[in-house]
Amino acid sequence: MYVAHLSVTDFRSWPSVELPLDPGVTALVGPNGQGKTNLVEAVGYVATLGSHRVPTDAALVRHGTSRAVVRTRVVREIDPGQPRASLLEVEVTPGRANRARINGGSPGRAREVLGILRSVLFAPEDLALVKGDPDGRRRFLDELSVQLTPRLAGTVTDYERVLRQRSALLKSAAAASRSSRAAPDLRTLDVWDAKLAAVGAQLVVARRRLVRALQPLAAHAYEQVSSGQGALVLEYRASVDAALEDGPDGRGPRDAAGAGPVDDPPGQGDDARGLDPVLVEGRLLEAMARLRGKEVERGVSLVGPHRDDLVLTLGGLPAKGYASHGESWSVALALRLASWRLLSGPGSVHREGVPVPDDEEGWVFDDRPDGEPVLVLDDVFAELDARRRARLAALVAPARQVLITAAVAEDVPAPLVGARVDVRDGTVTRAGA
Ligand SMILES: Nc1ncnc2c1ncn2[C@@H]1O[C@H](COP(=O)(O)OP(=O)(O)OP(=O)(O)O)[C@@H](O)[C@H]1O
Repeated sequence: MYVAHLSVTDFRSWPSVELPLDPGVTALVGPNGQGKTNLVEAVGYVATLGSHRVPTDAALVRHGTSRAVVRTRVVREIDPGQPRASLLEVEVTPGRANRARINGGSPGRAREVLGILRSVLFAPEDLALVKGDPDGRRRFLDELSVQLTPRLAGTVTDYERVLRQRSALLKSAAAASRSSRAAPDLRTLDVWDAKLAAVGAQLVVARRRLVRALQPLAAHAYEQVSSGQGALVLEYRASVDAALEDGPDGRGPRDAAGAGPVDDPPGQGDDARGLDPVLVEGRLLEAMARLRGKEVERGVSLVGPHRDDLVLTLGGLPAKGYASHGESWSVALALRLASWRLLSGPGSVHREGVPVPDDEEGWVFDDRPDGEPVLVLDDVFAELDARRRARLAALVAPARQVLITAAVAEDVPAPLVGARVDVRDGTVTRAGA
């Protein structure tokens, strides 16, 4: 698929702009601060309903205005030679529910656009995937899961809501016990435990399946960009496993029903228990029951997908804290390349030679053979050394559509020379136009 037209109104620094685009490579070139990233951020927003730079929408709306609109015309060739265009329009109004319109229809929930335009964006901020806190890695997994299975967007929001409510209840219980005020009725907590376990289990399983599928693609991509210095391993580390690691009697892990120690160690993303939502739900309930006293004392939810992490190791050592700056870049890049290849679908040429677990049921590849996401490389070439630049350029040159931002044209490596758009002084001009 590719974006044939981008149009924004009051998005970031842009009062209004119209940008026609072609498949293949387009470089947006212009001095710092001219709004190049703002344009590719708009493309990413329509794909994911999120920004790679800010966690909330307020900064996306042009200063002094109250509503931004992003429109994209997305072309997909579902049957060879028969392109089909979809017009997607998303209205961003901070403090209110965002709205979306598809093909000029009546406005609906923003979530309805998810899954139509797919994009994978690689930017300097991605270094935080390796060096930063677990929440960035969790967001990475959830955003990718939602692109594969758009209905998970509802699961993610439900989970956040349940967690907020449950944590508020725990907090007031903790405050009451400290001030010897009347404690809230903890029977309500049972209800929230059940909700958190049910929704949380869906998230944990979705993330584990994703990590399992990403592993071979990420390891392969890492080898390609780094010339094979140590293997990259991804492991989903669930807080529920850590919570149940020691049975109350110290005899080791117990099964979901609390029936006693089991043989296989927890934390293995691949075991049947980790991928079965019913079993994960049971384990979450058991962990919450076990941690009840601590949770009430501290006033926080100690177990669930909000406490999980994606652990990245390189040659057996955790990438966070051990990997060099260049290695960390390569790991971040490998994660994005792997995402792009995974979203491209099982039949994609970009996946050739890399076996992915045969477990993609329920993931949406309905737009094959043209499901390849738009690849966005925001300001990355200036950050990479010459060798990594050349490797990355060779890997992405055959992509259906690549949007690149760069301060100077010389930063864009030769294999990626394509269309060029100059961005400066509030205007966009196609070079040669
Ligand atoms: N909500 C907003 N309202 C108005 N202006 C904004 C808003 N958000 C960002 N800007 C402005 O947009 C500009 C930054 O745009 P952007 O990040 O796209 O630049 P860029 O061309 O990619 O630059 P660089 O090459 O330095 O990465 C800044 O001048 C900033 O003040």
